[in-house]
Amino acid sequence: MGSSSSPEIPPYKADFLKAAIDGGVLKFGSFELKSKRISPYFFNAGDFYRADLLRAISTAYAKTILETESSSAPLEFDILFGPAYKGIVLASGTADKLAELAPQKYGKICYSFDRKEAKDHGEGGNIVGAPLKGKRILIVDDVVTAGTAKREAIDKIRKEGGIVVGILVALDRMEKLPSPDGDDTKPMPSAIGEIRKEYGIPVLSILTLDDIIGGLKGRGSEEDIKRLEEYRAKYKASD
Ligand SMILES: O=P(O)(O)OC[C@H]1O[C@H](OP(=O)(O)OP(=O)(O)O)[C@H](O)[C@@H]1O
Ligand SMILES: O=C(O)c1cc(=O)[nH]c(=O)[nH]1
Repeated sequence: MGSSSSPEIPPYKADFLKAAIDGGVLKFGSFELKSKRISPYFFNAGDFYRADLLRAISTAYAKTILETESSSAPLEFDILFGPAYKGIVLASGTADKLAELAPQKYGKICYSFDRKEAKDHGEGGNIVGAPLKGKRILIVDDVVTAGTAKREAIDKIRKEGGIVVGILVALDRMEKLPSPDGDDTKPMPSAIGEIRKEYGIPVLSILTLDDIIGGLKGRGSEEDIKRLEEYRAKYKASD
């Protein structure tokens, strides 16, 4: 891929896409998903373990948030919340990057995260970081697959008195939920769309599958692009 801009996606998204591909976080081939579908691409946020890659993803989350400021629906929040485990480093990295990019507004932005198992000694509880009570919370995580982890995070935050105002993920695969009868030819909504409807909150992403395909055009392998387009045609959500 070229160093930055793409005609289809803004430069910060193209930079993030390039970092994800070069760093081996976004891979092309044949991968089995949680849903058992065989996908021609896979995004593993657990592979953002190098400082330059962490910086790339934190910058992209931060810029996605900052971009909403000039939109009709700016994100306004007090705390970035990262669901354990992978969300922890993503939310804390994003807080650090926001403070660097927009110090006046975000110089003292807070973050917090949950423990997977409640701690029964010391300070106890299952939330670490900024107290959530009465605060507006933006959840930062890697991907939505079924939406289960996001629903659990929303429940935990609400139990602590926090107000979830949105979810930000790195990738929206734009794919439909599996049909209950297993017939994948039927139109079905996406997990992201269902969360938007159920909780009435925005769910934003740095990249979508459309962005990946657009960003690869003229740069990636023709064969990969064709397989991604076929996968999109087969599994695209109805919403
Ligand atoms: O259920 P969904 O909302 O669609 O999300 C799927 C989540 O599952 C995975 O995390 P997991 O809960 O397994 O925790 P981990 O970060 O410890 O891997 C993955 O990283 C997603 O965040
Ligand atoms: O659906 C999944 O299981 C899945 C897809 C993907 O791209 N990345 C991920 O971590 N999980």
